[in-house]
Amino acid sequence: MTPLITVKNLEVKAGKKNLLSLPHFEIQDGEILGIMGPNGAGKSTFIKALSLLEKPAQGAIFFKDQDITDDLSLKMRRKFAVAMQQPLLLDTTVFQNVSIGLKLRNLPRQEVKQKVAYWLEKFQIGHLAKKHAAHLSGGEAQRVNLARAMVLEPEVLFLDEPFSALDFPTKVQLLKDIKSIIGQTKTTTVFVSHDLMELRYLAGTLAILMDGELKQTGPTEEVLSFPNPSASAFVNEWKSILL
Ligand SMILES: Nc1ncnc2c1ncn2[C@@H]1O[C@H](COP(=O)(O)OP(=O)(O)OP(=O)(O)O)[C@@H](O)[C@H]1O
Repeated sequence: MTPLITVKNLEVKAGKKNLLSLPHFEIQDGEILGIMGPNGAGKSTFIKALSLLEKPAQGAIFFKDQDITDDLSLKMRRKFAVAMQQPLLLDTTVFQNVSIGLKLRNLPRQEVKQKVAYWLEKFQIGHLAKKHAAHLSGGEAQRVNLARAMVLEPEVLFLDEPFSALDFPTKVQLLKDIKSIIGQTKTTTVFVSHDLMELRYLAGTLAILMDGELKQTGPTEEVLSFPNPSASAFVNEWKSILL
């Protein structure tokens, strides 16, 4: 089957510095891919490049069979939704924050209302619809952020450390909810995290990114049990604390 995303000879640079090098990489439809690596490894760059937010210096990104590397069309960008660690919410209500993307797509008012109500309930924040974003807790704000991404029904959901700023109980509850939601929608997801606990819980596939290169990719438990020589020091450090 054709992968949902194929990356070929991709290089992202800042000046002469190589931030990311991906000779060949595939993401399958419905896959939940975790990306783990040390600070500065290129994880955010990976998300920005694959979601077309950052233009590569060279190489190509395919969506199914279509080369989308230079596709700046809204049609293509709208296949992807990105949620970052810090939810950059608009200075308005929760409802408005979650509805804005649909309004920009010119959906009929009634449909916007229905979809937003559905996703607020899914993320258990229906009761916060009229609350101002500035008055939300960190966990509530991240739920709004995720509802705002999922309401767009993306083909690929990119999550850049969405849980890292949350306290443990809040994180655990949100992890359970997002796992159940992604399980239902079967949304292909790329999930960057520093936290092996989160990655083991969510990601079926784990990629270890270091120095802008993927050192190992495979089923999560396999990568953790049998890290290859270039990934083992990093993986084993984590395992020594957690497993
Ligand atoms: N625009 C830029 N210009 C120069 N260097 C950059 C630029 N953007 C990122 N970098 C550098 O590229 C490297 C990768 O950055 P990136 O943010 O992708 O790493 P990361 O793995 O997400 O890090 P962290 O875990 O700390 O968030 C870092 O060394 C960073 O300083």
